[in-house]
Amino acid sequence: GEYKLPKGTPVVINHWALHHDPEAWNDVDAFIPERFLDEDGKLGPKPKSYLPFSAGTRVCLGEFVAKPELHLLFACLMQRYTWSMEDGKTPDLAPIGSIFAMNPKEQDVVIKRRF
Ligand code: HEM
Repeated sequence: GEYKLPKGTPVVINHWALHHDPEAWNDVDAFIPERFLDEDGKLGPKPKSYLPFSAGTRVCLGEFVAKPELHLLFACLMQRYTWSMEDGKTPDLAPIGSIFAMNPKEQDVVIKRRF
């Protein structure tokens, strides 16, 4: 490749940069889940600039636990409750950074039981 690193150099993937690359993503901060679908509405090929579980020898070992868990959890939460912001507010997606992970700011969400 283009870069020469001394043996033993720790290398980490900057996942935030990868997932915010304006050359790879349109309107990157907008919530557009359809961006992952193909013309037939089916799950499209994995975008190149998308590695939420990393890659290579240190790839996440929990990907196949986490994905079905999240699928079930979100399905249950969406089935039982409606989720919205207080009147006139939009979610603030600007992250609070830290060395390891980024979190959303605390904000009020209105959660109502569907039944
Ligand atoms: C949405 C949930 C999760 C995400 C987005 C995620 C993401 C990641 C990422 C990006 C890494 C690589 C970190 C690095 O750069 O070194 C990683 C590593 C790892 N993850 Fe996850 N993870 C998730 C859930 C889980 C779960 C549920 C487990 C265990 C059941 C798990 C086990 C691991 C382990 C053991 C590693 C270290 C692999 C290694 O360094 O050899 N993860 N994860």
